[in-house]
Amino acid sequence: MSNNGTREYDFVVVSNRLPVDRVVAADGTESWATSPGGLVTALEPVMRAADGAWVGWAGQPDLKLSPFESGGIHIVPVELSAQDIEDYYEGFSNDTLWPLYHDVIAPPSYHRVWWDSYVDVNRRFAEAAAAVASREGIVWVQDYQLQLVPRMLREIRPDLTIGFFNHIPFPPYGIFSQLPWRTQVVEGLLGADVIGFQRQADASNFSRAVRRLTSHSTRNPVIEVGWERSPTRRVIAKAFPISIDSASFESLAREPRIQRRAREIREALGNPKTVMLGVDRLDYTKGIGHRLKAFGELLADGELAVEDVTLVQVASPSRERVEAYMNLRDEIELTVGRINGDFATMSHQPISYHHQGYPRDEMAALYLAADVLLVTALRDGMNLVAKEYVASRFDEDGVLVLSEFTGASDELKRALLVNPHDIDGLKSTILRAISMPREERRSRMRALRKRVTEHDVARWSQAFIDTLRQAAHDRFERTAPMELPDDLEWTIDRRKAD
Ligand SMILES: O=P(O)(O)OC[C@H]1O[C@H](O[C@H]2O[C@H](CO)[C@@H](O)[C@H](O)[C@H]2O)[C@H](O)[C@@H](O)[C@@H]1O
Ligand SMILES: O=c1ccn([C@@H]2O[C@H](COP(=O)(O)OP(=O)(O)O)[C@@H](O)[C@H]2O)c(=O)[nH]1
Repeated sequence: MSNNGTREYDFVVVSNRLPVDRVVAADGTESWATSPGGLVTALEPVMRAADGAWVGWAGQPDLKLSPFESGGIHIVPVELSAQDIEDYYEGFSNDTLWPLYHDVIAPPSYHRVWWDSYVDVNRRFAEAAAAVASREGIVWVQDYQLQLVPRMLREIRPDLTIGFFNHIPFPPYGIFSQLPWRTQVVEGLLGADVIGFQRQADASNFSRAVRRLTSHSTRNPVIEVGWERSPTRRVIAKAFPISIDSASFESLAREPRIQRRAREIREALGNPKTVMLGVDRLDYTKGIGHRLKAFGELLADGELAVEDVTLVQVASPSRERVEAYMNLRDEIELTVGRINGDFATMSHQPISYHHQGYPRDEMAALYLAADVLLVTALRDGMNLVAKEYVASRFDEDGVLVLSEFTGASDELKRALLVNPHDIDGLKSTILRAISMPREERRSRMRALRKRVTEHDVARWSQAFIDTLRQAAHDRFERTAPMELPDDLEWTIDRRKAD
């Protein structure tokens, strides 16, 4: 308990989105439902076990909410106005950082008002976390929307141990250096004791940015940070590839009702010989267009027949007010319409397209129903869908076609790895997946399952938290106990942007 009577927590997670969505029923009653998405899926079991607090935004504008409990997690909402959402979330997070960090697949936009909003909102998240974290507690900040929070939080609460995990790639310096506020972002992240990345390549890209932009010394994975007002600190920057709750996906898939549903799905599709599946947020990073192009050409070439193969494409709605996402939706739906128009028969449709988000049960049934999962992302931090498919296939069947540009491809080496830009290569890999003999499918799936079962999300979070605790131990050993300052201010360095 703090002096003003609010409860304090030894373990606090901070992320842009809360792990719950507000649902308003027809009669006006409100409830909270667990929201879909990689980050939520990954952290929910960890939070339940730790009895921690989760600081984040409730996903809608101008919602004034008091902290509440949901599913065993203490929820601390941060309010965002419609303007904050436009500038900080849709603007700087999803129209500047997202494309910049994903190989500039779409052109990033740089606007100083978006940056100002990003600084302002990051400060509010840092203050909210500072208010609920207990003395010398742990705060774990998530993702690219909140890269300034570690340093802001350290300035308010130097007693805390702070972790940061970047769920998306960290770009090579040649790309990152475009960002007018690159130094502030790097210094913001360096407020953490441990900075986790999906892949070793991301950690190396970050260390290089530190070398190019600051005078801190780097000796992988350690960075020695010296700021004017804090003693020299050690920051660890390394890879912690995220995973899923593998056992729970497997046990879901083993339920007879899920297997029944998988059979129903195949029947509803007209029982084709092969069902292929794609599951993605409707995002330009996911390579949905490349996948459709390869599939359309295989139908046109006569290498696949519509009666034999159906592609089920789930494209769940995402960031629908950002222009690049609106354009992508038009483009994808035009392509799907064309392919279906060109190749459908009265009884068969080549693509079963769903612009919807499905619950976990339906996802597990889809995974079981699919002979082939197509993951053709042009760049993806990890791609949990690939791991969920593998975890669900307790029957040791199914073929995973996996883009080399996903974090998952560093671990899932016995998938059929593809370069989605190479349409001919993608086409031949799809054909190989469809005709793969049962024994090869079994041997590959067995190896993939070993990896996903042994390296699950509990192991991921444990590895990160252990490193964080070790960092805290080392820090307190190296320095005298710290006094909490009362006048520290985060200053915005606008000079480089102007
Ligand atoms: O919150 P949204 O804007 O609707 O976006 C959903 C989430 O997308 C991103 O997911 C990333 O994290 C996954 C788990 O680590 C990873 O597998 C995937 O490759 C990443 O793209 C984003 O990073 C989250 O913050 C969003 O909530
Ligand atoms: O209709 C859907 C589509 C996706 N997902 C979940 O959303 C997550 C997507 O994570 P991934 O890492 O593949 O990509 P992200 O969307 O986070 O970039 C996975 O857990 C999926 O099971 C879901 O629950 N329903």
